[in-house]
Amino acid sequence: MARTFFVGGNWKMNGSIQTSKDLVANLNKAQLDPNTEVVIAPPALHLLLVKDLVESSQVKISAQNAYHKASGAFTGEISVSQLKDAQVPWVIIGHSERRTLFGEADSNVAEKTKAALAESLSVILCVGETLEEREKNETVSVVVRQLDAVAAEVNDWSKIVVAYEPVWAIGTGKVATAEQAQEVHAAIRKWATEKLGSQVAEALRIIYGGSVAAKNCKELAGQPDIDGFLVGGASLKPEFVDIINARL
Ligand SMILES: O=C(COP(=O)(O)O)NO
Repeated sequence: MARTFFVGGNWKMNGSIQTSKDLVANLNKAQLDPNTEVVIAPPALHLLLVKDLVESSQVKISAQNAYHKASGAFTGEISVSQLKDAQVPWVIIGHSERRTLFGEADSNVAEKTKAALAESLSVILCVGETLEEREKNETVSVVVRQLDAVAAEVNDWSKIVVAYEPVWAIGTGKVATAEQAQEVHAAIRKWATEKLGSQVAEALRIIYGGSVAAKNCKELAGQPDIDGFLVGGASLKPEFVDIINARL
């Protein structure tokens, strides 16, 4: 079964009301590969504005994070229930910046993923190793540990896209080579086959993130277990369209 190519744009904490409008305007007038599933994740403050401005049903929106409880005294947080109420269909969970800068542990990521799925949201689940862990040859064990934590709480993976994002490649311009990325994606596919079963593993989209750009996306997209991308910096530039069209 062919897996639908998936490209996410993680805008992170960037932009203004005007630049968000400009980015959507660029996407609205672009010729996008109809075989690519596109999800863009603006800052929370701009989510509903962007949602209203997106013209193509091919382009969906995502939150960059969410809290697992439905409501309560959690100042500053946005709940998975509020995302569902606002008809925001996707949420990124476990991004390395949430893990390293905001102290999200594997257990928090699992709890959030379970809660998001319970609200019928789709989840971009981020995993990936630090440079130190890679240099100690711990990459696969780290990624498996992160995935196992979610698998302990979640049975249905049909609405999860796994994003492998080596921390050392995020925002650095040091993109993983196609061979490096494929090696870890294949290990994730193997984990899924053993843990979730071959049918689920075959259907699971495993996307790569970490300095993806127009100049490197085609080689990466040609790898058998790379099903797309989660793009940071380049999603704020016109070249994001080239990445969406990487398989053309
Ligand atoms: O964090 C990333 C990748 O960021 P860059 O493309 O800027 O490396 N995606 O969620």
